[in-house]
Amino acid sequence: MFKSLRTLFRPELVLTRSSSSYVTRMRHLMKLKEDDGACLEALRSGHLLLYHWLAPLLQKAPATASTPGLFQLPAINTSDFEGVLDKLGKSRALVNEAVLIACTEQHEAQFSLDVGVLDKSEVERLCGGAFIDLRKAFFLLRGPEAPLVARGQALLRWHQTHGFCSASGHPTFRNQSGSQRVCHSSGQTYYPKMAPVVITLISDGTQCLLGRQATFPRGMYSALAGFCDMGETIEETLRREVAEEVGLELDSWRVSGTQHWPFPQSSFMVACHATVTPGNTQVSLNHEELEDARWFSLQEIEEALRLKKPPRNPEGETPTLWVPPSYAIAHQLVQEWVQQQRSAAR
Ligand SMILES: NC(=O)c1ccc[n+]([C@@H]2O[C@H](COP(=O)([O-])OP(=O)(O)OC[C@H]3O[C@@H](n4cnc5c(N)ncnc54)[C@H](O)[C@@H]3O)[C@@H](O)[C@H]2O)c1
Ligand SMILES: [Mg+2]
Repeated sequence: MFKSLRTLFRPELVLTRSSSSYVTRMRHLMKLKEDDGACLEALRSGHLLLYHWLAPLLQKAPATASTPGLFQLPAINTSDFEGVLDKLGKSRALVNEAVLIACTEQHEAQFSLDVGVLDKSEVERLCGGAFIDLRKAFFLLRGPEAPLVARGQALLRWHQTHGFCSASGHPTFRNQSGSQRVCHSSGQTYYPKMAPVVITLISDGTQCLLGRQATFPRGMYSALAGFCDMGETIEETLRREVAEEVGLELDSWRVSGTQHWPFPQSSFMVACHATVTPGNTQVSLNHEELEDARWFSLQEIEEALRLKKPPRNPEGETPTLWVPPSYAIAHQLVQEWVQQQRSAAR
């Protein structure tokens, strides 16, 4: 069993430490991104996050009274994993396919590696843990591990889907860190991309509007989201998406935060709170985009937030409302709205 990454990587501490330690760490990371030799050397003494066809390896965290049933990311030293490869009779060269995702405060580099070519259960047995679908993993991890595992998966996915140049059709080649791919025929350099998405929680002052797509799990509702069209500003996307999906004209809006989201192919989420006037709440649903959109009371939202994991919601029974996991920025918007409602009521 390997020790938890949580003991090695605690970015929240960065905020309380001197900025110089942050600057040194970022400069170190920058060098590893750009210098193949330095990156390869860092890989030898670094840690690996393992994925099997993009599902991350998780292990059970020691249970505490307040956090039963949580999982953590095992921190696997490169050399230990080479030992695992030896036991499986596989080439150690697989380790060189790891991509750089972060480094600890002790400047130990962290990489993600997809071991889909290996037998899943054998790796689970030898490394201690289970490969779990990323959407499920978001309900099981807490703190900085969720964004780290998302970043690792997103970068692996980008490499898996950008093996060829869209100009020449020839293969592209990655640098050691995985921060870019180059086509030697066209000379084109490709960098990992995120698609900008605006997500918004609309309030009429006492209720908030949530919607669901037909593909969502039963009972799950989320804030309204939409991809930016080419050339649009955040405000233009926000107004257009709300008009398209639920036929409402917004009264006001403000940006609340941002987040990288690894689905469907890496989105850059810009989260907003928006309002409509109380007389302008009649939803006109675009059924091509959403299966349902409804106004929810504070009490309904508070009950949904109390659920720590998705309810069972069997077919044929009225589903219980639940919202995306705490890491999702939709969840944060909903929580902020509840806080606003509570402080407005005081
Ligand atoms: N992190 C969160 O809290 C959270 C919550 C809700 C949605 N999301 C994400 O927001 C994303 C966008 O929401 P949506 O599905 O309602 O968007 P949307 O309303 O723009 O509709 C999706 C459709 O837009 C089109 N589209 C345009 N540009 C696209 C692009 N770059 N990539 C993929 N499709 C594109 C496709 O036809 C797609 O079917 C979703 O993929 C979802 O993963 C995140
Ligand atoms: Mg949408």
